[in-house]
Amino acid sequence: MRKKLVVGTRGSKLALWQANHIASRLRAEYPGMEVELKHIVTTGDKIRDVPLAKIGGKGLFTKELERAMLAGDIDLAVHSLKDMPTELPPGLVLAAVTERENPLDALISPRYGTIDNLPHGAQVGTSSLRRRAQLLHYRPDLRLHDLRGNIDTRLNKLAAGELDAVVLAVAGLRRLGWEDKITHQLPVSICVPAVGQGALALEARSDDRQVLDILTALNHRPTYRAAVAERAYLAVVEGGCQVPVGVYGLIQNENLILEAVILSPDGSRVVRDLLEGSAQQAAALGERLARNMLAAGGRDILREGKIL
Ligand SMILES: NCc1[nH]cc(CCC(=O)O)c1CC(=O)O
Repeated sequence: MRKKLVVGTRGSKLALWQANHIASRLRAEYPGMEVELKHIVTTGDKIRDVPLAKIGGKGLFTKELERAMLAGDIDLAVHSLKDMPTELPPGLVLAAVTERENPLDALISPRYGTIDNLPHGAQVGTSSLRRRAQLLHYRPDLRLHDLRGNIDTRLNKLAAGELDAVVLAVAGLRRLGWEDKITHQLPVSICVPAVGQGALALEARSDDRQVLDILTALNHRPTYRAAVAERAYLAVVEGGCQVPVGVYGLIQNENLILEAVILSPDGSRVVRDLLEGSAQQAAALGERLARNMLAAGGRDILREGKIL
């Protein structure tokens, strides 16, 4: 057993909450082991004023952590699973996925409450193309605004009255203690979550047997399998977290229900589909659903959005 583990994390409040959560779970599982956090600044943290979709590139929030891991400065990295690219650099693996909490997106609108209650032309803030496209598909009259910065900054813009509503992940709000601000949890029928939303990913070196063994204690098998299906889907569709694609896998015993949506950025065109099968074939199911949807118009939609 290792005497000490160094956990790499970004310095944002959410990232620190997540890394501390993992560190305390590791300390509880392995009482004799010292667990230390190390903060690492990523490109995504440095560039704060540009819409994420414009910066482009995958792994904005993970690259520097991965470099530190390969250099041996840290033993594992904690990420929001949804921020993790589907392709990892050689030498690194997705060692474990924690139990997913609420995967949904949340509307926060102190004045209007629900999405149906927002007035015509209401001003809504969100950072993701996926949310923007789905909100516009459901309510084409809404005015969407790009909203960057950490969760507190985004909530402040709402409080300042610049916006009528913001949309954020339930999971992140919960972790930071803002759950009571949520006025409407958007069902999957309105807003399909991002790949991996609500789960934490533990990344480690593929040749570090000891660390991989240690991390299996934190792995939640159903969530891991759902993640495999969702990530296989996204790998075929070739999107990072910044394409208008939502995919959500629900595991019940040995059964997997995988649901996904591909939209044009303005939400006017949409392909939506669902597959059910054995959880043991999670990756194959994800790939099949992706190929079906690309053939059913998804490819044209993505090409038109100049994303393929
Ligand atoms: N892209 C930022 C990000 N990465 C993970 C979360 C929240 C936790 C999660 O979705 O698992 C958030 C904030 C948000 O989307 O509201």
